[in-house]
Amino acid sequence: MPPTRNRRGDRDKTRRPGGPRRTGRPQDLVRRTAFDVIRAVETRDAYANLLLPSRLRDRGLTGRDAALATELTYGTLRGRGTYDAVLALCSDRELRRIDAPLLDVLRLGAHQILGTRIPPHAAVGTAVELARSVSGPGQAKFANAVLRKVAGRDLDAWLAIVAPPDADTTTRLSIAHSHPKWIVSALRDALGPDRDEIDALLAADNARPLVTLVARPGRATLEELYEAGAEPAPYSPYAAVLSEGDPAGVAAVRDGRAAVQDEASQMVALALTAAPLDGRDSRWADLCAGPGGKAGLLSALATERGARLLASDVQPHRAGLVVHAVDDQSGIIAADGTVPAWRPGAFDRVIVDAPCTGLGALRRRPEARWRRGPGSVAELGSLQRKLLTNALDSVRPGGVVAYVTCSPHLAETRVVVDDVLRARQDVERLDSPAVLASVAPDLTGLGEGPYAQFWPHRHGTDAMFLALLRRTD
Ligand SMILES: C[S@@+](CC[C@H](N)C(=O)[O-])C[C@H]1O[C@@H](n2cnc3c(N)ncnc32)[C@H](O)[C@@H]1O
Repeated sequence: MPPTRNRRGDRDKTRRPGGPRRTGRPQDLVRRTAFDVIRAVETRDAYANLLLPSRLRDRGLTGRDAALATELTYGTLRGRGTYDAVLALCSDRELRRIDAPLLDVLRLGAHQILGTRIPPHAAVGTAVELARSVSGPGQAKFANAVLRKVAGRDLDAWLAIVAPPDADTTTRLSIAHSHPKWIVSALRDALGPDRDEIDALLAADNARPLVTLVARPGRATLEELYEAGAEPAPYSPYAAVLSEGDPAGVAAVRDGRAAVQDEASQMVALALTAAPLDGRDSRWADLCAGPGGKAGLLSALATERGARLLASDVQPHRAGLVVHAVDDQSGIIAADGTVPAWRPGAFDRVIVDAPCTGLGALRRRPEARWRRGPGSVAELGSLQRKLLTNALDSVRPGGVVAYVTCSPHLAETRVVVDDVLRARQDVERLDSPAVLASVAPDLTGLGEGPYAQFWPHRHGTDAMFLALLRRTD
């Protein structure tokens, strides 16, 4: 089930003179902030993880208030599928006939009642107040009636009703874990023979991810990160986990010598550099580099090994962000990775971290699951094939390509690679799990090979996919 149960944190001691006026009790501003971000996600496709920090800052919310606003925003967005199923049973109006802002208030109320430790009467009371200020007194009465019914049962009791054991599996999982049905089906397919792990995977998607840092080699050390409160991470030799605190409080992160980077993202970049190579090994390229997570690590390793990284992205502003991640030895250009901007075979190692549905990073982007539909997989497929084709044309014979997605969807991963390779005889598949294990001997559970698939419920990482491919001639 989506909600992560959180401690109540409703004191507000930080009033900023320039911020919006508080309306009565301080926790109103916390809920109002969560509501405003949820509405912005809905109405103008805002990203909660980008918008929320600035809203918190503008309104002077810090400490426990900021934590509560974050939990309410993320929990409501994540849990929408479950909460809508409950609300539908508690409302005498069909959900699609409820005004969108009021429906978001009800979702926020349902999350407080069913997904937090806030006492139900307080959760109902504050949500009704919010409904009054958003939609007027008449709608507040309606919200009160609905939410009092929601508060009549706890989450487990509701789940027994809205996702009963005898419902068909996809529907039950979809409601119980608040994922659209098409994503449940796609993830089950991607798990293949391990499809009975689907419950654990969906639950992991709803858990708050730990913050993983990367100490960029030659620029920061793990010791520095440990001194700042981080702890060892299981796989990447450059990773440390920050369980508490703000990464921006870590000096090396502030200086750009370290950064926040998921451990699977580190590992796929490291795998590219660990794949055995005969001959020249001095020209590396990242065809989809923005905002620079993998490029930052590759650039530092390239410099250590006397190689040079060219980081490229089709969007100039995303290519611009890479400047903050890479060192001075690296080149940065804005270029379409489907069209060669260099001579064929120019590089020894190339990574293509293709644009994808992001189904592997649902933990970090709570709204993403509701934003895309199955059609987006097909739309991206053609771009992914072109990028991989150009990446293969861009490495010399003997050179290595890493095809990476932050999605485990088969149509974005092995199907893309298999399709592209079917059309050419000059590529061999490397054993990606074995190359990854050469970097991190404890790293298992990536599949049979030759491709490697990370999983949140197994590895505590994003569900990142890796295919390592070598040009043979
Ligand atoms: C998954 S993101 C890359 C993340 C990045 N590698 C990192 O680790 O931070 C995909 C990137 O591909 C870029 N992109 C999309 N279409 C492209 C194209 N035709 N050529 C090059 N880059 C493209 C997007 O702008 C986006 O920055």
